[in-house]
Amino acid sequence: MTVLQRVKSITHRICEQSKPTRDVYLDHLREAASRKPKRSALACANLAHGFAACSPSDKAALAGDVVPNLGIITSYNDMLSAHQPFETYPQLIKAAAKEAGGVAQVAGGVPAMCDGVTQGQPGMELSLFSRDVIAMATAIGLSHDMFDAAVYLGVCDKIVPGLVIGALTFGHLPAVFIPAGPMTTGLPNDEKAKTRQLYAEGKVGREALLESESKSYHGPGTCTFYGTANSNQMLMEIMGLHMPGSSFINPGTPLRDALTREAAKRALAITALGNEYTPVGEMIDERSIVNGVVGLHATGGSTNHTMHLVAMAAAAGIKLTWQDISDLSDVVPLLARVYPNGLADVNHFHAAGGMGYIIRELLDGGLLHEDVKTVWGGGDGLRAYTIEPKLGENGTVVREPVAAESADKKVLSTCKQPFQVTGGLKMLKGNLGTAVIKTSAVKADRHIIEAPAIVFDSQAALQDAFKAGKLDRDFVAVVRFQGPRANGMPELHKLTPALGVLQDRGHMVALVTDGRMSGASGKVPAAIHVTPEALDGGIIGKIHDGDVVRLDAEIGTLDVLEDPDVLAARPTPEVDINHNSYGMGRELFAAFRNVVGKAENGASVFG
Ligand SMILES: O=C(O)C(=O)C[C@H](O)[C@H](O)COP(=O)(O)O
Ligand code: SF4
Repeated sequence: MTVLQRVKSITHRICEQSKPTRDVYLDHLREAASRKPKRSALACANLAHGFAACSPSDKAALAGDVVPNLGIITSYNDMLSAHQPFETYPQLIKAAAKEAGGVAQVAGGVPAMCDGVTQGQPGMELSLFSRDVIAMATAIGLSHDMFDAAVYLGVCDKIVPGLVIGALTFGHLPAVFIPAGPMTTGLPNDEKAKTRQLYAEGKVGREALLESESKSYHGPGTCTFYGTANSNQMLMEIMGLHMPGSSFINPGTPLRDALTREAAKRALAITALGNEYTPVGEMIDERSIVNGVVGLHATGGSTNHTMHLVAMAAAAGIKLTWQDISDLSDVVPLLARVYPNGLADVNHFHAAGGMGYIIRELLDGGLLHEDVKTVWGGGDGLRAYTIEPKLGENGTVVREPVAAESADKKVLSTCKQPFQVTGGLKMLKGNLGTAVIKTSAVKADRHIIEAPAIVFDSQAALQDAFKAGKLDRDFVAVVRFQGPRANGMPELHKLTPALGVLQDRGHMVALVTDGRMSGASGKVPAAIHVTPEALDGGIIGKIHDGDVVRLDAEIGTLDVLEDPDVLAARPTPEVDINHNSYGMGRELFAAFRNVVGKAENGASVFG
């Protein structure tokens, strides 16, 4: 079977397993698409409220049934360097809409949490739940039913997935995603990581650490490592939700603004009022989802997307499983080396050929569905994205075919000579249940770890043990009661410096947890998202200090090598997790912790 046949076979399987839910979803979408313009279903009083604060010309336009109205869902705030540039986007979008003969209104804002600010802090326990809050907030904005299309302003970790879930819930509306772009390159990410390890060893002080961090994170735009935020940009591009070439253009540049204006105009061109109606819920189908998974593997994207993609697909009635993701990993090569999978950052990635190169290489390698619908339209499907965007005259965007060769073969490779013959993510199975590991960032001699367990009920306990010098040995750190129901499944990325120091000292170390890691986590082998979680009675909760745990990322297994009957007979320990239920707003998320689904089903609160 060729790789294309394999990809098509997996896609067919996804279509089959999705059919019942996808058919219902599409029926609901077509029912919702009944009126055009959408506001014509509103009564006069509703409509008057909807345009009361508009300019006289916009009021006149919206009073009629001809002019399309564009809803803006924005996640602007000053907390995320990646979202700060969105402050000025609504004005840019409204002006572009006017030029295109339409109207644009901010339909609503959504919250956006910075995982960098909350990493290792109590706030991180709200992070995963914030994805579904963002989807709900998106629905609140669009529920005014004033809009014929929407543009979604978002970049970071949980925000884009939440916006996609919201957009697909309003699948009858065309959707264009508008990014803000990466910050310019500062202190290289590997130098930042080295200073963190020196700090963890007490070899440098807080002043040196803060100076290093501030040189790395130094301005507006997305952090430059290839974590979840930049994986989001890759997904929006390869799933056809961005204008071609949008992902990695720096903020505050004329080309960035040109792409934003162009996105607003394109959204207005694909409403039901025109002749290119492109409802996002029909545009995003099983092939688009598979294209997203292929892109994730080929670029070594974030482990968080093993949950977010499952949740996003479900919002369109599509059932994506970890088995599908794992099977695609077996046929998709790793084509990019961007930190933590290498030394380059996303600016280097873009300069080497970026998304246009990746999409072209994967299309030519028979690994992507080419004949998919995109917001760009036209008959070229995804081939239209094998371009490089440039600034044209009068603030327009021109697109040139992407260069034939990678401009930096240490950053972007080919399907014929990939960095790794399989994808960056691997599913693990065994008597601990199922888990995920990011192999693209782990050296080959660390893909198999078998060592005694040391069990922790919090990341702080592990950090304390490290500081007390108790961890200088080969061991598997088992950090449990970090699952969605226990405490919202935080990222445990703060453990990376300590575990990295131990690994650099030559110890064979690994992490096993029912929690998450950051997409920026890297070199230490980590089996994460272990399902079932400890609070659900999972075996991870029954591991004792000294039990031998074996993680094998080569064959995809995760086991505790103890007598199964002994393990099964062990009671789930009584661990006091009450401290997770209050403080920093956690009081407000008890309902989420009670209803949230399993990690392998996307850890969603929507059932
Ligand atoms: O990619 C993801 O999933 C992330 O969550 C990345 C977070 O934003 C990191 O926490 C920020 O990186 P650090 O500065 O190393 O903490
Ligand atoms: S990439 Fe992560 S750390 Fe950077 S702004 Fe986004 S959420 Fe914050």
